[in-house]
Amino acid sequence: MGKTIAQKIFDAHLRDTPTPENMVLDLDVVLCHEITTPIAIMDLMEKGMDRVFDPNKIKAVIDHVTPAKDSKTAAQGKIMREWAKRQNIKDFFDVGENGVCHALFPEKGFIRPGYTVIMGDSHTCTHGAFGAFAAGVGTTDLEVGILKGVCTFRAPVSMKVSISGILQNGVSAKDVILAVIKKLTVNGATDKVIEFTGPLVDSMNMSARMTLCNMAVEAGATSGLCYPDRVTAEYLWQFIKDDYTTIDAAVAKFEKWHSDADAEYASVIELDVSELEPQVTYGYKPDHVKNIREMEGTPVDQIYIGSCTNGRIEDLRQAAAILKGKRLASGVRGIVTPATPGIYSQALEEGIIKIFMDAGFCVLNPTCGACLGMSSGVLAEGEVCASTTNRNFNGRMGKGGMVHLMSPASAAAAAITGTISDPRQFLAQ
Ligand SMILES: CC(C)[C@H](C(=O)O)[C@@H](O)C(=O)O
Ligand code: SF4
Repeated sequence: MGKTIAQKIFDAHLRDTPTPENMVLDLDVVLCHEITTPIAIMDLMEKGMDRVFDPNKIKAVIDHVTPAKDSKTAAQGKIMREWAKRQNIKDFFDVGENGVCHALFPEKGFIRPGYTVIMGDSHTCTHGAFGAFAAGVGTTDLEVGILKGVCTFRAPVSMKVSISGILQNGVSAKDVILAVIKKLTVNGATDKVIEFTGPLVDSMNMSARMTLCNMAVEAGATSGLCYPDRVTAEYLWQFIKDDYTTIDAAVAKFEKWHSDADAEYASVIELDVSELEPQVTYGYKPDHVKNIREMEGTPVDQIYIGSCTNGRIEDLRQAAAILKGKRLASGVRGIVTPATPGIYSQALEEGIIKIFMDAGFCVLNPTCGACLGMSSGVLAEGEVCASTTNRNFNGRMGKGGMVHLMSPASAAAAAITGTISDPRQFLAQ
């Protein structure tokens, strides 16, 4: 029997004698942010174990609320800052250099095919786009990871989502993953690893693959994965060129991290997206998904473009292509948050920031901010937001607020009309 990519990564990182319920894996990187890590740091300090397994394998950022908005978030940042200094963690990103963890860490080249990655954050699955096994964990696992560089998982059970077809203009990876979650439901992949495969995924850039993997957890999955290939090698090339002589050599090595043809899956789902229309969520769960046409005309108060799902340069370009030369509908607020400083400067260089500003958008520094309703764009009771983020839970962006998840193109269309709108009307087909 062949093996899945997840099984291969587990095999390569296994410690001790495993049982299916108890697979102790060596970790390649432990990622940290200021919401969950300070709790682990304080606890380790209390136990007299204020150590890290390897400062070079810990990457840390202050990203959720930055710059700090109040004394509590300032204290969280301070704990991170002092810890990074004390533990000699060189890859620590503070105000001015910081951005949304799941966009920043890949951009810095920290995630490689075949890696094991944990973080105290549910969207850690994003990094699976590189062919890594990346999972969000709780405080106890994070502590053990920081201290010992290991994490215990159950033997991976994979499901395959094979996607084919060519996307219509105005339809993107976000629409695809919303359609997948609709099909799977929010529990459909519970405790499973989703492999995103098929010709459409092969043709996607890394940004789109990250959008897919980012929302794997919204179907309950432990992780989402894509096979590492030429696209992956080209994205990582500046970081890996000393390890491989040519891109071809890197691509050949990465094949080690592809599932075998006879690997076993809990289920296989085939999806042809040629006819897929722009998607939108309508309720408080990420599987409450409809064609955007069914929701057209629903008024919105705020547009939010950003987050680890859709705050990358490709996302901003898609929104800007629709916003160019247009203005926000009267009474509608627009907020755009490039996910990292690198994306922000690229967007400046390409004139994208100007397009947003001319349209009337407020451009914010890279941060999670409004995505989780902690700062920078919290909704008031009864307000509605067209958002490129990944969660529409009740109160997510502010108590009593309603969040409609959609693609950057759809969010841009809503910005212009002030209502949920099909972005294809603004694009040449
Ligand atoms: C704050 C953090 C623990 C949380 C998560 O785990 O996902 C956040 O990033 C979110 O998206 O709600
Ligand atoms: S952008 Fe949103 S979903 Fe992503 S890590 Fe930040 S709060 Fe979580």
